[in-house]
Amino acid sequence: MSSLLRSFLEPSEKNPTPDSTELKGKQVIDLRNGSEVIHVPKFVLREQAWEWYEYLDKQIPWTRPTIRVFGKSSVQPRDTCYIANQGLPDLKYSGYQPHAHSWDEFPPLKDILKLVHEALPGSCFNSLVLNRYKNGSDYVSWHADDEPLYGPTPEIASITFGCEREFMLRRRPSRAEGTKVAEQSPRKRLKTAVPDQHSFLLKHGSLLVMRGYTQRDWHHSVPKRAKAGSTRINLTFRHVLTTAGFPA
Ligand SMILES: O=C(O)CCC(=O)C(=O)O
Ligand SMILES: [Fe+2]
Repeated sequence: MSSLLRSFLEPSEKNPTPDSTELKGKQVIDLRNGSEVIHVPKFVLREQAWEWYEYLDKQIPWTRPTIRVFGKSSVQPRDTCYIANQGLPDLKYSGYQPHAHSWDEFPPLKDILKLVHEALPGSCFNSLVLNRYKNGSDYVSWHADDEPLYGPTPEIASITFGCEREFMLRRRPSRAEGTKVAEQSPRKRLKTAVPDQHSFLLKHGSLLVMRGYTQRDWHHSVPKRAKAGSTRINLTFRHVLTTAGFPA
C-alpha cells in the first residue's frame, strides 16, 4: 500500500493495519433501490493535490469540442480530455468521439489511478474522462453516464482538484411518474414535483464515487456558479466493458 494512501486511513485498535475501506471522513449515502454514493472530502493530501492540479492544468491537451444536444450544436461548456487502455470500444457522447490518449503519456495519472484502486477494493478502471471548468460559467448539465459500454451498474470514481464546486444528484422520474406529472395541472405539478435531490460541495482533493444503479436511476450535474472565480479540474475514472476479441 502506498504511503500516500496510508496517511488518510484511520488506524483503529482492533485493526492496527487498517484496510483501505476505512477512509477517514467517508460518508456513504444510500440512494435506495441499489444506488449508492460515497463521499470522502479529504481523499488526496492537500499538497499532493495542488501538485497534481498544476501538472494537469499545464500538461493535459485540453480541448473544447462542439457537441450536439437535442439536435442543436454547441461548444461544450468546459474543457475535456479522454484517456483509455488500448483496444477498448470507443467512447461516444452527444455526437462527439474523443481521441483516446494513453496512460503512458501522463505518468501522474497512473499514480492517481493506483491511489483510487487502493481505496476501492475490487475496482478496475480502464478509462478516464477529465474535465476542466475554467470559472463559474463552465458547467455540466443534468445527465447520466449511462452509455452501454459501461454496463448496467457502472462504478464511477470522481476526484476534484482546485476550486470547489457543487455537485448535484436528482432522481430520474420513472416512466410512470413522468406520465403522471405530465397529466397534472401546472399548479399541482409545482406542489408535488419535489424531486429527490442531493448536493455535495466537492472540495480540492475530494473523492466521490457513484455506484450500483446511480446512472440508471439518477441524473447529476455541476451547475454554473457566479461566485466560483477559479479553475476546477475533475477526473472521472470508469470501467469500459471489453467485448470478445478485445484485450482489456
Ligand atoms: O465534474 C464533475 O464533478 C462531474 C463530471 C461528469 O459528470 C462527467 O464527466 O460525466
Ligand atoms: Fe457525469
